[in-house]
Amino acid sequence: MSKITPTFIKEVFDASRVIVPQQTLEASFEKVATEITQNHIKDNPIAVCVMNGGLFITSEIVKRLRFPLQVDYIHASRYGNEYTGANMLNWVKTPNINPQGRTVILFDDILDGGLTLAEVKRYYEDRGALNVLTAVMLDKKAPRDKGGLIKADYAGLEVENEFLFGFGLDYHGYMRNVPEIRAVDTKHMI
Ligand SMILES: O=P(O)(O)OC[C@H]1O[C@H](OP(=O)(O)OP(=O)(O)O)[C@H](O)[C@@H]1O
Ligand code: HPA
Repeated sequence: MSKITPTFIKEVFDASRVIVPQQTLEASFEKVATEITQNHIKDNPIAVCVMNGGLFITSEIVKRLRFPLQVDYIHASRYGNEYTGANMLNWVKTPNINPQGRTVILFDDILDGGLTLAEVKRYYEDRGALNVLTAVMLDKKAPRDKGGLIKADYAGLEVENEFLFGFGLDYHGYMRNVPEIRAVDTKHMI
């Protein structure tokens, strides 16, 4: 039977520690939204949520952008329930809005090895987007994978190289709904 039960998840939560409290996250959303507004207020951009992790950060930033834009989503995943990402992205859902000639802003929870955003960015460039920008809630101080995006255009906060959950980031599919960023205790890296 799977060890990943609600009781076990509660144990993992109790042994974890807060890395970024809610208030700090909120301030970082304001900062990123202000920067995006300054740079893209006239661009009629498409704001693209990279599901699943990008769900919360997209909503937090987009509701702070008070200018015309469209929202779309894609679903691409490379980690599944593992701690290191596969070399290939698993595309679950491609976009709805045609990006030809458009400014596209990709929103994701974290830049880690960097392959996810590098590949999604290339996907949009190959389909004729005018300009593709990336925005992340967290920039992890982790070695980038070969071919990975080195730096996001907009990043809320820098974090150490630990396995994190909360605010969209999952531990075995759980705890995306935790309203702050926490680090998993190493004894639970199973
Ligand atoms: O920079 P990278 O090393 O590519 O890692 C970052 C990606 O990993 C996570 O997604 P994941 O593949 O776990 O799918 P999920 O969004 O459904 O959790 C996260 O949401 C980012 O999209
Ligand atoms: N936590 C959860 N999912 C992730 C992480 C992380 O630290 N890095 C890339 N995907």
